[in-house]
Amino acid sequence: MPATPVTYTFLGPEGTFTEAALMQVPDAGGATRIPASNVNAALDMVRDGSADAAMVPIENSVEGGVTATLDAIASGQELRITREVLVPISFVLVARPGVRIDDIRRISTHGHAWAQCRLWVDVNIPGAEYVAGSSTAAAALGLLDGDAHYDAAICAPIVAQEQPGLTVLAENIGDNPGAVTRFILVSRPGALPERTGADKTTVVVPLPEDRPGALMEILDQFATRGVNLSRIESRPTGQYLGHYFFSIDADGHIADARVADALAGLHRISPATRFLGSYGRADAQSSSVPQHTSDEAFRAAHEWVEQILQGE
Ligand SMILES: O=C(O)C(=O)Cc1ccccc1
Repeated sequence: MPATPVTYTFLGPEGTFTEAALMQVPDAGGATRIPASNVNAALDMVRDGSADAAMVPIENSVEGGVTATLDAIASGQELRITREVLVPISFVLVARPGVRIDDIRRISTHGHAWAQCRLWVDVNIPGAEYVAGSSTAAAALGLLDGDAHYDAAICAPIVAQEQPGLTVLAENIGDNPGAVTRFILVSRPGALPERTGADKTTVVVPLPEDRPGALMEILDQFATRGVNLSRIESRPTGQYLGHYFFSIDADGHIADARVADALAGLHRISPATRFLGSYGRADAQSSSVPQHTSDEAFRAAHEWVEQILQGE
């Protein structure tokens, strides 16, 4: 039976780094791809069924978490991360033909791109003002509108290559040449990706209130089971001042006994804990598992308790 065609959405328009991430998904090239104007719109298309999966940015090696994504997947109808993709990032400065660097007063781009080019801008275009853009490509294409209220944009090299109306004024303007952004592919809940042996699990844990040591207890669930964390960020829930959740990436798959046991512990401490997915690591690097937290050690321990309960 032929596989059902998949419709993807992504933070658009065409030419974003997010589109480059989507194109790393094996079947995306031949699939229907619908650009969304922001992360929330992309995730809502998955929630309402108009797309099967959304590619969105989640974390950058220079600027940290993409808060719009962390917040949007932490609440609302549940979603699952099924894949992660890493994209090396390089930025160019573009403007309409005839504009020189000395003419530039206002620059638009995505907030994460601005944060990664700030030092270059300070040195080369001192005093330039930032105009927030919904994505790098949206900022660049906006220059082609007659009424753009900025003079230049920071975007991926591919946007300028494909738009004769834009010229590149400077290349490789990122402050950190090794910058990498991590993107996630998000679907509605369904069968989990198979365990690969080099996996990651993402959870959202609301911090229980008025409970001294709650964060320590949460971290302890991972530590005592030998589960390494690769990202932990606190975000305000937005409900009222001082109410936070933690967004956490842990090494391993929920099918690994130590991860399942840690997640069960989180659920006891914070029952509104949300499982966001177990999926293969983009770098395929497996982490070492201490013998006493291996699946076999958990199996033997449960069997031992069971035998005692059976009166053996
Ligand atoms: O705006 C884009 O092109 C995106 O895909 C978001 C983004 C912005 C800056 C760095 C990485 C991803």
